[in-house]
Amino acid sequence: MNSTALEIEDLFLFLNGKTILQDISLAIAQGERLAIVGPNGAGKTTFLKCLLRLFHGSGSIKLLGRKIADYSQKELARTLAYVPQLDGQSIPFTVKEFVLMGRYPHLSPFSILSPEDYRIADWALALTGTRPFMDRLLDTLSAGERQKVLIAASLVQEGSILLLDEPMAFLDPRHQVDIQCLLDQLNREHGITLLTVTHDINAAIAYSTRIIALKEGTLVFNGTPEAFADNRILEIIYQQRFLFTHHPQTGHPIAIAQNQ
Ligand SMILES: Nc1ncnc2c1ncn2[C@@H]1O[C@H](COP(=O)(O)OP(=O)(O)OP(=O)(O)O)[C@@H](O)[C@H]1O
Repeated sequence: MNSTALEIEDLFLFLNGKTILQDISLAIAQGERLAIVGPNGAGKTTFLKCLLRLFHGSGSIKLLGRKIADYSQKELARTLAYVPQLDGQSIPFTVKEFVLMGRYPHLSPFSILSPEDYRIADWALALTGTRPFMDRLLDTLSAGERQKVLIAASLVQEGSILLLDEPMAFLDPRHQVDIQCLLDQLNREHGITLLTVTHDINAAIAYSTRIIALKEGTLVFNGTPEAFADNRILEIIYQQRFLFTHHPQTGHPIAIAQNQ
């Protein structure tokens, strides 16, 4: 399996008279694990939102060979699932209710949830370790617990492509490893394509098959994690030099920001 999941050509986006994304062309194969990095305000979240049709730029975006404009909203949600950044917004539902809502792209109008919908929700709750608190209100959960529920809700959409916006931001080290293992499993065993926005460049290096970097809305790097772990690249992206060592278990490069 190596056909194209997403093909983006000449993507430009202007908002309120400002250029947010410019001249982005990129193809992402099915099964890839793509990390999207770059400084604050570079356009990473906005890029994901263009793929989700929440913003409409110029240029062309094709999903599994078809223009995203030609997808119905439900078809799009059955293919692309999104785990947004945590924003502290109140969500007045229990975990189980919220995860079941993720099944909406599979329901027809006025249809009720089927045993299959409950089975899939239960699978996602178990996989993300959120089953023990499935009857709690989301508003009562810690940020890390809530993050895992957002991932569970995206999984029940059963999309083949998962977009994640800083999924580790509020997780302690143990839960970061748990979620990385879960994403690894989804990618290896279920062939799910992963696009992850992250500020953790070492996680990007360790867990991705490819990294892209945005800076001021422009694609400034598109290559392997090994090529990315280089001060000639990192200085362009972050205006910051790094020292390098290697992970003692995996041998992956580790970048440590150098004191100025
Ligand atoms: N609706 C909007 N109207 C105007 N400008 C916007 C809008 N949404 C985002 N922007 C601007 O677009 C730019 C890119 O924002 P975006 O959130 O995509 O950056 P990011 O790379 O995800 O940043 P961060 O790492 O800080 O989360 C920012 O300058 C932001 O202020």
